[in-house]
Amino acid sequence: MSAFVDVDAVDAGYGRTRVIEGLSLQVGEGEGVALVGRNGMGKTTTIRTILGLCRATRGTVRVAGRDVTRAAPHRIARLGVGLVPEGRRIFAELTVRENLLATAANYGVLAHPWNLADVTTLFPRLGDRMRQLGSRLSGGEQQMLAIARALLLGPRLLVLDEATEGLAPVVREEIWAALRGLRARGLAVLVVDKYLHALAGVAPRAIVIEKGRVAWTGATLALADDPALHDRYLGV
Ligand SMILES: Nc1ncnc2c1ncn2[C@@H]1O[C@H](COP(=O)(O)OP(=O)(O)OP(=O)(O)O)[C@@H](O)[C@H]1O
Repeated sequence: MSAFVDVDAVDAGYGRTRVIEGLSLQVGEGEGVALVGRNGMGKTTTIRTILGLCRATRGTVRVAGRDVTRAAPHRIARLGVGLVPEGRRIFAELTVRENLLATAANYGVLAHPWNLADVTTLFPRLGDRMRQLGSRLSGGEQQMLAIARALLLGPRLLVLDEATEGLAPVVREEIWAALRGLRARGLAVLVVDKYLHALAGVAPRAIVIEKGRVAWTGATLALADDPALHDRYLGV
């Protein structure tokens, strides 16, 4: 499997604070990878560095075979990386439909780009709420909208920071089912979340980040099912 994302020995942080240090990871074409670790260990910073929202001060970031270490975020997005950010960042004053159309493109140059009908098939609730304002949506609907918006950019890799944070169990399951469907269609997924069993269905390989470094990588299910491993890397 060739790497769609290749992070090689990267340092990055905020101002003089180095948050990730000598971090290396890969996400293959079509692969599902879970990024896990305790709070504040550097998961969001890792994602921000891949997307060019945080600058690597050392090492190299490659996306789709290109060196993007110093590339602007919009250039990286155009290589086919779609972000579903923490907090969702829905435009509150726009309708669902406007939210979806405001940013639509086909950056990943997919043979069959996503359209409005496709995303409403994936999330029928969005289809029912096309004329509602973003501010009127529930948390789960906002997350569906954020995923749909990212899909309309035609990504080859979907990156989700806190995929199901704060959502009711039934809504979480809808999100996981949709993500499993996306994987089955060949989309690569890099996902941060804490529900390991659900994650395993979308992201069979897990990468544990500890103090800005990769502390462990292996099967997500192994991490979920082995109490010692779980306590070592994720226990509080
Ligand atoms: N904008 C910022 N400026 C300065 N420090 C920051 C900033 N954002 C995050 N940090 C610090 O960087 C460290 C790693 O944060 P990061 O958000 O990457 O961790 P995380 O693993 O995603 O954690 P969480 O699960 O809590 O979101 C933390 O110590 C945090 O306080």
